[in-house]
Amino acid sequence: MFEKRPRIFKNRDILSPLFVPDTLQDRKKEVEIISQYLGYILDGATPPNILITGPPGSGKTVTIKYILNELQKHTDAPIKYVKADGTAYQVAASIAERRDPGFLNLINKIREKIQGKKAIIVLDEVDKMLAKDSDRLLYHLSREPDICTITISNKLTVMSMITDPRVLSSFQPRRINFPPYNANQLTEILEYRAERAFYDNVLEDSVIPLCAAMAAQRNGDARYALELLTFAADIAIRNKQKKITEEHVRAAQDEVEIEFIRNSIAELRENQKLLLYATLISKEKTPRRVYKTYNKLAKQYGINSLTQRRLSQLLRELELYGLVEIEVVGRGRGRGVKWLVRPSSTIDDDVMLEAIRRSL
Ligand SMILES: Nc1ncnc2c1ncn2[C@@H]1O[C@H](COP(=O)(O)OP(=O)(O)OP(=O)(O)O)[C@@H](O)[C@H]1O
Repeated sequence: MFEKRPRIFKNRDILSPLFVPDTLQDRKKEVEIISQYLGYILDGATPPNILITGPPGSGKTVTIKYILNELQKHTDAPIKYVKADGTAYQVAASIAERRDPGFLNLINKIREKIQGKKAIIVLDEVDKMLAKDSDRLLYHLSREPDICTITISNKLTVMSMITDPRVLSSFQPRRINFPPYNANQLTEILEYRAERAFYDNVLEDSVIPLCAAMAAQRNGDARYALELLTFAADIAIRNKQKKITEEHVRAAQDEVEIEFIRNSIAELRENQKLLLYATLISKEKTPRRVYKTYNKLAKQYGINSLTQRRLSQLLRELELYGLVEIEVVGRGRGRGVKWLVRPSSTIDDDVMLEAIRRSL
C-alpha cells in the first residue's frame, strides 16, 4: 500500500502553519520596529507594550515568533507566548503553567515565575479572550513594571474591546499594523518554503505564481497560499502524478476555499456574522437597506441593534477580511459620497450563507 509513492514531498512539515522559518520574507520594516522595542530588554529595561494588528495570514504570529527566537539567543529573560483564546483565567493558567484555583493566585505565580527579571508575554488572538471574558488579565499584566505585554489580533478595532479605563491608561501599547501581502511577496514566501518542502523539479513553473495570485485576491493571506500549495501537492500524489500542475492548484482551490470561508466566518463576532448575513440577503445593497435588514435580524436573534456609525465600522472590518466589497458609486446630491456594499464577488454566496447559518 505504501510502496511506490511519488517523490514529491521532501519535508511536508515545512508547509505547516506551525513551522517557523529561519528567515522571514518581506517583513523587514515590522521586524526592525518590533526588535528595536524588544531589544530594550537587553539594556535591562522593560520594553513598551505592543499591539500588533493585521488581517489573517499577514504574518503577525510568525514574525513575533521569529523575533523572540532571535532575542532568546541574547538573553535568558523569561519569554512566554500563549494563544489568548480562552477566558482570562485559562490564559493566566497557560502563562503560569499551572491550574491553581483563583485568578489572583495565578497572577502571583506569574510574578514569582519571573523572579524580578524583565519578561515578555505574548497574548496572540487577544480579541478572543476580550470577547469571552474581560480585560482583567491585561489589567494585571499592564500594572507589572517588569512585564512587557505583546498583544496580537486580526481585529483592527481590538482596542475598543477594552472597556476598563484603568486598563486603557496603563496598557497604552505601541501599535504596529501589518498590511496584507501582495502577489509578489506571496511568491517569495512560497518559493522559500517550496524549495525546502519539495524535491527538485516537481513544481510546474506556473504553480507558485498561480497560488500567489489566488491568495492575493483572498486578501493577501499567506496561510491560504501555503494551503493551496499543500492541497495541490496532496491531489497530485492522490492521482499518482510526478509533477504538481496548475490543474492541481485549481482543483485544490475549491477544497481550500470552502474550508477557509467556514473558518473565517466561524471566527467572526456575532454582530459581524449578522451584518454579513444582512449584506447577503438584502435585495438593495445600499448601506441604509443593509442596516435595516441587520436590525431586523438582530431582533430575531436577540442581539443588540447598533448605531449606523458602529455598523459602518463593522462593514470596514468585513471588507478587510475580504468578505464584502464596498463600492463608491458617485456623489449623492448634497449628501456626500454614495456607496454600495456587496458580498465578495470571489466567494460563492451559498457557501457564505451555509457557513453563517451553521455558526449562528
Ligand atoms: N513573511 C513571511 N515569511 C515566511 N512565512 C510567512 C510570512 N508571513 C506569513 N508566513 C506564513 O504564513 C502562515 C500564516 O502566517 P501567520 O500565522 O503568522 O499569520 P497571522 O497574521 O498571525 O494570521 P492570523 O491572524 O490568522 O493568526 C504561516 O504558515 C507563516 O509561517
